[in-house]
Amino acid sequence: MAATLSSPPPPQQLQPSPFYEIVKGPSGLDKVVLRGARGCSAEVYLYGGQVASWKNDHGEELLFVSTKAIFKPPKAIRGGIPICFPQFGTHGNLEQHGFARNRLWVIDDNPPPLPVNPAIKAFVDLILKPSDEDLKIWPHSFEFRLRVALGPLGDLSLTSRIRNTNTDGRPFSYTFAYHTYFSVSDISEVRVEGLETMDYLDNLKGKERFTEQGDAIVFESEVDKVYLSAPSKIAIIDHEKKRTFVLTKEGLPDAVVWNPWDKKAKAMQDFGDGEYKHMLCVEPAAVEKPITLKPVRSIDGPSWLRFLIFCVLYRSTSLPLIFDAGLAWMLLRPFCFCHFNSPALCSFCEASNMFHLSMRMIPTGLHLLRLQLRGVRWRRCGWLPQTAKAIPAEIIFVDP
Ligand SMILES: O=P(O)(O)OC[C@H]1O[C@@H](O)[C@H](O)[C@@H](O)[C@@H]1O
Repeated sequence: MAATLSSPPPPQQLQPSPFYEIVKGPSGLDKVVLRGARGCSAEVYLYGGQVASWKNDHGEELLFVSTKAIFKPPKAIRGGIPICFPQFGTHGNLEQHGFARNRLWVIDDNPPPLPVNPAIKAFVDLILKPSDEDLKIWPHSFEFRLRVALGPLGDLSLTSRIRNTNTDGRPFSYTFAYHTYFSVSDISEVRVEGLETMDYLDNLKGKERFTEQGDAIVFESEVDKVYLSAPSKIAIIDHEKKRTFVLTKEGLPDAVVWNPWDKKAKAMQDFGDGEYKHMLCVEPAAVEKPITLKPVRSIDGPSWLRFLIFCVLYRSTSLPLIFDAGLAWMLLRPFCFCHFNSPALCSFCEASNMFHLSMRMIPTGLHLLRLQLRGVRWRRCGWLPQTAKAIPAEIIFVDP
């Protein structure tokens, strides 16, 4: 067997924390309530490790959750931010979107350190490990750590760190998505900017590859597209509610855009017939190229010793230092030091095993004439009223 067998987590003794409280949600499911500065809040279910609420300082809900959502296994909660792992959609042999979204996660009281903004006080760490049943359908041992945090300005961020804990040295591959459901006033009033001219796979046309037009994306019918190598910032502009969601992703190359529209909405048991008008999924993802993760091993005493002896012997042959460096690289290559602290590709385990998503809601209005974000420049401001465009002054919002 490739992976270490483990039993489902024992019922957790939930401890009170100064950063969050644990309350019961529908069907008695435990949820963690994070309270940020100025009255912002977020709710995370242990079932699925799923964020199901994100409210701004006016108490307005920013995520969509269906009124028909079923809060009972094996169904994933329809809305919020389901975690699709170890498979996105039907890109593999597992159930659609993998099993992480309908498993019970536990609170991780002792997570490995993660560089954080000291201003972030409200956060919770969850962890998912496979049960014996999971190992039968996906024979790989892993640890999936998720941190959900509320920033000082009410921004929501999710950081995922995945470790391959296979004991037999086998790597594994997976696809992934933060299946984020945004709440919007009316889908016909929404446009998505940042995905213009991108290549995409159209799930409604047998995953065929197309190139998006130069205009921002608007919605008039069902959409189910995987944008490839999408920029790290994407904006969802809701004209009617006068608000813009700015989504920043790291470590995840793709972005899925999904709205089921009327026919599919009617076919879904856990989704209201007209609810497609009030939601839009924009999902940071890794779909086209599965991520391969080697097992993480720490360097043990004997390995270090072997390495040192080898280096000394090698040096004694007086070969140039550059060869030593090459040798060190080859010897250390199987061991990963990355400790999941960087979304960048790790040169040892050759994978990015940390995915970060942060979302900010900023009000859009006449005062905001042009939005300039790092990495994405908004050349078009067609969404601004004519009068606003005529005002000569320019206020630029630069994301720090
Ligand atoms: O009904 P599910 O399993 O939650 O999936 C909803 C949708 O999720 C999207 O991410 C997929 O691109 C769609 O193809 C899918 O229909």
